[in-house]
Amino acid sequence: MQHTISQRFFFDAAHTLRREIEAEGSRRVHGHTYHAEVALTGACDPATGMVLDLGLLRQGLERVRAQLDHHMLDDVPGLGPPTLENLCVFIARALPDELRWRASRVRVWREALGDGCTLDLPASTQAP
Ligand SMILES: Nc1nc2c(c(=O)[nH]1)N=C([C@H](O)[C@H](O)COP(=O)(O)OP(=O)(O)OP(=O)(O)O)CN2
Ligand SMILES: [Zn+2]
Repeated sequence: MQHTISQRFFFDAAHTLRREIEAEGSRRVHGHTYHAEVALTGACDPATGMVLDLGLLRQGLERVRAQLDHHMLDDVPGLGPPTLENLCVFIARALPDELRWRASRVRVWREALGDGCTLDLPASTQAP
């Protein structure tokens, strides 16, 4: 039996984005509030009744958040063009080892714009 637990966090960050359409506004430095959710899938430990203590997930996500919150995403090493897709991959790769191998899904979205992206990770996760 497999359970999936998840934790959300948000971060505020600036970026620019080179685009073929609506290019003018995207090219100027501007900011968004991003929301992210990381899901871990695994068997429940009968002794604890947990897949993993959510406190450990929260601690791990705080370390990931610190690399993005109030940063200029264009300058974040290893991110690439600051799209929702690349943010999903970055977050998956930035997870501490003890979380990354259990990660099953990463979602990043912008409430204000109603856009979002989901990255589904293979069961025996090695970072994408
Ligand atoms: N596949 C993707 N397409 C687009 C992404 C993305 O992450 N993946 N991102 C954008 C823009 O960043 C997003 O639409 C927001 O637009 P942006 O110019 O960055 O910010 P605005 O506040 O100006 O939003 P508007 O939609 O222009 O109002 C586009 N495509
Ligand atoms: Zn933008």
